[in-house]
Amino acid sequence: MAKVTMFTAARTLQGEEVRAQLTGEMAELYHDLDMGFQPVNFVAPWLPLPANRRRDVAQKRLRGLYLGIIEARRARELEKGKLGQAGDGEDEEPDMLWTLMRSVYKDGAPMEDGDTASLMVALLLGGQHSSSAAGTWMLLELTARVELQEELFEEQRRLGGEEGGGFRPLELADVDKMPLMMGAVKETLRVHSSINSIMRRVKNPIPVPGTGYVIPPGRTMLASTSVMHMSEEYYARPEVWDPKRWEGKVEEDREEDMVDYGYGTVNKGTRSPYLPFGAGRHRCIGESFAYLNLCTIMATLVREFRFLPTNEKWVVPPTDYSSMFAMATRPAIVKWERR
Ligand code: HEM
Repeated sequence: MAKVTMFTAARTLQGEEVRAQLTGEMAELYHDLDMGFQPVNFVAPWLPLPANRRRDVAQKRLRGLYLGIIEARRARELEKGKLGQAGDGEDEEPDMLWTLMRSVYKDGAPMEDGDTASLMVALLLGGQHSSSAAGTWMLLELTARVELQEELFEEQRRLGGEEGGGFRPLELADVDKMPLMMGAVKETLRVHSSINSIMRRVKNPIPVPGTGYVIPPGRTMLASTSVMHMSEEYYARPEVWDPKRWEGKVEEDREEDMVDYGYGTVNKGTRSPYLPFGAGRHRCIGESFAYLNLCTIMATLVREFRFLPTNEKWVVPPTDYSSMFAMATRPAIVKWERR
């Protein structure tokens, strides 16, 4: 799953050139980066722990990959006599890397290649780890419910089934036409929020209502979205993974909740008890892409395969909380057969 989500995010968000250079080994390097998100690292990220050493090696390798691509692009532009010209790279497929390569800092100085490469690593990490964890959890929950896989398969047949048994390729608009699949993605993000702790540094004193306490500036506050996701106040039988609880539920955007932080109008999301993508100023920028990516990947898998427990004692594995991303404990193994 890590490979699938990384390759799709790389191709769609970062372009063909980046995708061509990513191998399965790179997915393992991203896993090493994930494992560097230990809670202790928010206090002392420099600790000489084995996980931190692996994290730093992975960061260097991935950064090197992007630096290599930047260098190759510069060489191509030099050959065309366009390096540093206003239109450099404009005859190539536009992507995030070209955009960053042409960006300038606030003082007008060109962005440094090392910073560009590090940002590209971070962006792919942002798009990859949480989707990979969510896809894995969904596959595991579906393995425990083979009959639901058949319902999802039927939904796909109604949506794009062709005579003779095949399917037409998925299109962008199809995502809105697979409510059960969307419910399964939403439910997975509720029960298995990959980012379940959100932290903020206090900038101004915060009085705690109804008490004499004031939280002073400089402290770090942590909110766990999973507490709300597992609350009976908001969800009936919250511990049960049930995609059908989302049937017919549409969350309307209220005007007073809409805000523009400088990249288009978004819902602050602070009123909702459903917060897998966070809320407020730092709410996830990749939410729509994540739904699109996960629905497409899972629809493709359901169309082609059936997932089965490996033996009678098989259960959905417990959560591995050793990093800040709540992933399934490895090895999480399922059996598959082609339809
Ligand atoms: C299932 C998939 C995903 C989940 C569950 C998820 C979750 C989150 C959460 C909870 C936050 C807020 C963190 C905070 O408030 O401190 C966040 C922020 C962010 N996410 Fe995602 N995300 C997902 C996919 C993506 C994708 C696909 C991208 C890239 C296209 C992305 C890019 C980002 C970025 C750049 C931020 C930081 C925003 C900021 O600090 O202003 N995420 N994500």
